[in-house]
Amino acid sequence: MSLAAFDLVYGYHERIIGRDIALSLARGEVLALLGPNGSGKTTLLKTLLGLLPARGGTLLLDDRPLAALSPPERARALGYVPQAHAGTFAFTIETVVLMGRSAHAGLFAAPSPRDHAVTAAMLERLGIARLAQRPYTEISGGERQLVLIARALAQEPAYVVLDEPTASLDFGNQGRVMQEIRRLAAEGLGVLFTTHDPNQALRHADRVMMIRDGQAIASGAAADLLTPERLEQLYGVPIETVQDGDGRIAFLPG
Ligand SMILES: Nc1ncnc2c1ncn2[C@@H]1O[C@H](COP(=O)(O)OP(=O)(O)OP(=O)(O)O)[C@@H](O)[C@H]1O
Repeated sequence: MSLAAFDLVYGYHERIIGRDIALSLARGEVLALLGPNGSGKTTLLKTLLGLLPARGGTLLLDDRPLAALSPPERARALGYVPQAHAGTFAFTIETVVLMGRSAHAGLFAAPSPRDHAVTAAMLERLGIARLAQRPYTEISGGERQLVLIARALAQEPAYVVLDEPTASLDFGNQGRVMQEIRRLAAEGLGVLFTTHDPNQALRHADRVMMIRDGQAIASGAAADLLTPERLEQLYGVPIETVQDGDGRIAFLPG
């Protein structure tokens, strides 16, 4: 059971962004996607989710061609946490998270008691139950990020794809979200996330793919792949390594 891509070519209408991508995300595993700004991470995520059509190659979801799945089937299998956006409509946080349930009930069906129960559980899980009745347009960027994660989880997907999930979070919430990512994998979900912090990938991902100019330049086990040399090659700056008394390492740029 996996989300898999072979020889994937992806991009926008008028422009190819990346090619020759081979990727496989198993259920129960965490894969981190690292790469400089503009290297094609978000575009790749959208293609893996079926939001942008692949320009070539093969995409399989649990051995079925992704393109053959209906939108509701895809929505039930794949949760997406986009980069937090401001939002236009003043829906309550509870309603936004409840929208994640439409993958199960249909957009216009009245929510069931179970839909409400799952929504309440996800608000609790992300530590945002106190925001339930607040409008989405009147919360902070970090709070919006947590709401979007709760919405994706309310979908109860088999895989969840998160685009820079900790970008606007404070230190505490960064830790909370990364713990949540590990917990989801332990519960059997396949988790794919992008990050600009190699330390997050080192600590919380099983495997890492490094992407530069739309090309996968390396992929493998996080502990093997994340070396200062590889990170220097990826980001084009010197990387320093620091180590604690227990031998755990962390990277510093510049
Ligand atoms: N809608 C679009 N149409 C055409 N090109 C786009 C569009 N959106 C992004 N691009 C271009 O595609 C390339 C890859 O962008 P993408 O957002 O996938 O990169 P990224 O690795 O996620 O970047 P970042 O780390 O800065 O978020 C960039 O050159 C970008 O300018």
